[in-house]
Amino acid sequence: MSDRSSVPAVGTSDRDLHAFIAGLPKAELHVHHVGSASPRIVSELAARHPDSKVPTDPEALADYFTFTDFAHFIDVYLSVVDLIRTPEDVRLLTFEVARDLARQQVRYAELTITPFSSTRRGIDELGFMAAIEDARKAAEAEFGTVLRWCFDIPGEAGLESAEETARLATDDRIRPEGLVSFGLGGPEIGVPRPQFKPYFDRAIAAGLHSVPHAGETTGPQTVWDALTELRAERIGHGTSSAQDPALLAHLAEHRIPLEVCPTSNIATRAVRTLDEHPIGEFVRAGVLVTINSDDPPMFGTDLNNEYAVAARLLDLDERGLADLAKNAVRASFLDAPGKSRIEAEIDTYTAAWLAP
Ligand SMILES: O=C(O)c1cccc(C(=O)CC[C@H]2O[C@@H](n3cnc4c(=O)[nH]cnc43)[C@H](O)[C@@H]2O)c1
Ligand SMILES: [Zn+2]
Repeated sequence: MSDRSSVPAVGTSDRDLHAFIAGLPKAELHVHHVGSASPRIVSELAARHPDSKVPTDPEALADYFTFTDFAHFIDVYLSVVDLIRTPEDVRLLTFEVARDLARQQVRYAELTITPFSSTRRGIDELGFMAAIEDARKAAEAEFGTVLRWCFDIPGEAGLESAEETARLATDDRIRPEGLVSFGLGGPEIGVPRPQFKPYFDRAIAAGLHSVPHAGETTGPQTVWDALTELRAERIGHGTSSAQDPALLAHLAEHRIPLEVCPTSNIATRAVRTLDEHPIGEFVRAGVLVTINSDDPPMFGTDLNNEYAVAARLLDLDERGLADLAKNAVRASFLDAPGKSRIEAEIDTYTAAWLAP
């Protein structure tokens, strides 16, 4: 825990709350593999592959990572995907992402990976799986951070990408040990969810959890489709659910968590300003909210900052933040002993912080 001797003893200053968040044990449920590449990793990969349009200078990256809309974000995202060309690139990226998570006291993370984007660019599928698994085990041994995978379909790439992702996720000779869930990402406009039902059915039959993105850039019907057609157990973003009181009631009643990523929604211009973010409406409707970072360096954020944003939008103190962290643990696909261990750690940390 950091030294708090110079801050007021009564009430909670912003600085105090940030220090509390920095040490709070956390779970991250919605964070993309390539979208987590730090400026240092992106520039290292860009220097390795000088034919790319991605800047090698970390400072120029901040401009490059300023998006006009969601489509522009996806263009830039794919230019970074283009930098990952070998299993060694995949291993480096994965291990460094784990290091960044561990620095933020993330004990458990479900990382969304898009294997189709790598295999279609020529990375050998078994080499890819070996690289992520090797990084996962090394990260757990070195940092104590447990990683699990969500394989997502890049929906706009069509049913070919759905078929390939389902194959990689369900073939026992290929699927990695750390895989726990199956997702759907990319643009939503013009990419209806119901067409992916057969692929989700296969993934669910193979024991994977269903966690599609929905309602990030389209209306509440997309969230309903994710629930009814794709049997979603959690919803990625779900932002537009706020437009449909019946949907909010359904999410609350069935305990379907939303993976909320506030800064992402501003960066991709899905929501105009943070003050207009519907997270408060979700909480007031009784929906289980988790806080996540999505593509942190691309959006100039990290998970700690997202908790600070949530504290401001929801007017939370330390206990409220600890509850938010526990929501993520409970909504995760970690086993019961693992959940209990992190929840107990959150309680111990919070009690020690608040002790007189
Ligand atoms: O890999 C390709 O060749 C390809 C071709 C056509 C379309 C796509 C995609 O749409 C890839 C989307 C990519 O974006 C990832 N991502 C990261 N953050 C978000 C988000 O907030 N919402 C939706 N998708 C996101 C997603 O995981 C895919 O990897 C690819
Ligand atoms: Zn996402």
